[in-house]
Amino acid sequence: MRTIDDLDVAGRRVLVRSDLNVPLADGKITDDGRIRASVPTIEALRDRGARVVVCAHLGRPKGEVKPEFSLAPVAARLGELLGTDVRFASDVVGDSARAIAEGLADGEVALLENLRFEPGETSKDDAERGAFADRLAALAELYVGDGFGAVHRKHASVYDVPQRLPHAAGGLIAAEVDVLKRLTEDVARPYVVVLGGSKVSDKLGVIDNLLGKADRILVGGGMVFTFLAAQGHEVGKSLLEHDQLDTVREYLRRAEESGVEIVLPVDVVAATAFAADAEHSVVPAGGIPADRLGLDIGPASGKLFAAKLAGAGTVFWNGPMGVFEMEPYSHGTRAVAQGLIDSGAFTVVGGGDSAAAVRGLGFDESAFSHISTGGGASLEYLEGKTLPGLNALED
Ligand SMILES: Nc1ncnc2c1ncn2[C@@H]1O[C@H](COP(=O)(O)OP(=O)(O)O)[C@@H](O)[C@H]1O
Ligand SMILES: O=C(OP(=O)(O)O)[C@H](O)COP(=O)(O)O
Repeated sequence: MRTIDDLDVAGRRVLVRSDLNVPLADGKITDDGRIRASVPTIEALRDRGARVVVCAHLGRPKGEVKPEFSLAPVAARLGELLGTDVRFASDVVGDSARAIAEGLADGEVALLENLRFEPGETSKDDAERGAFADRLAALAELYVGDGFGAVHRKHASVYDVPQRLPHAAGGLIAAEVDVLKRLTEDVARPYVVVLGGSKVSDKLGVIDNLLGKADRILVGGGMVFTFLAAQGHEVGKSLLEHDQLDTVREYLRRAEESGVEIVLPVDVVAATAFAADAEHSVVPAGGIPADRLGLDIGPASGKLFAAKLAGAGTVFWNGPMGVFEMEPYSHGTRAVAQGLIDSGAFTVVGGGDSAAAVRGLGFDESAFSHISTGGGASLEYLEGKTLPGLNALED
């Protein structure tokens, strides 16, 4: 992959695809880790006289303009971190974006509005995506891919634009790939993978591949209820992927056959509603009341997971164990974070929310070997899949 050192950027407009998908609460950024991680590449380009047009997504607005998904607060924070004004375009490829991109002076920075306000960005139709990519590419002369957290998405800004402009990988992508490569080459064993979070349909599939790689898989977060249901347990109103039940039964069968240990929680914090002040209690994992939903792994599970992490050689963790954003459901995530630290293993934490959880719960980032900005992206990289956003940069 070419790096930005291979591009002659001075005086030229460079479109940088960053991952600025940060958590927000009441319009305020609650963790700016991904913005911070994007700064060095933008700064390096500015230093070399580039006119930097940053593009990124926030959440999943599904091709519609939804003000609550605006990148405006991110533009302000990026400006603070860069110590310069970031010009914010009120559209993605419209009049505002064009005028701002064309008006940039050397070393200046602009941020486009949320790419996912445009249906072409995420379209599965090559022609629709391509037409949007043409308009995005027209804003710049060069392209730098730096949004590691989104490289597993075959989206216009990730996959199609680099096919239209001279391109290079930014420093963040290079650094992430460097560390993750280590987990595909010589993994110190036992290799333990911890999975949780809420993007269950996206991430259940990685278990298929992990069964051939990991020694032990700990399952928590929203992912766990499809496992419990597959074992015949009541999961109440918890997150559940009905159409994946057979697949999960198959995973459990194959795990047993191949000697891979799948560890499920033994207790769960079950609440009457998805709210911090909802009535909640610890119940056995096999007995979630029908009118409740599981929002965290329970204390016994926290201890169990920590014990299963002890003595590991390598740990990869993606997805919080519970709704850590609400204090009553944060304890499982805390226990697992501490378990990683105490394990003495080579530890990688991946994912926007997982990284935010680690920082938000007060852990020192340096206690982990690597904190990756990508959850799904890291998982798919570790599976050995071809990632569209990396593939496009290699050409
Ligand atoms: N039991 C659960 N039910 C609903 N949501 C959950 C549960 N456990 C964790 N979550 C949510 O999962 C989200 C993070 O999931 P995900 O995006 O997959 O992780 P990451 O960003 O680290 O890859 C968090 O916002 C958290 O509140
Ligand atoms: O938050 C992200 O991924 P992650 O939650 O797997 O870390 C990326 O910004 C990708 O977002 P997406 O999963 O909506 O495509």
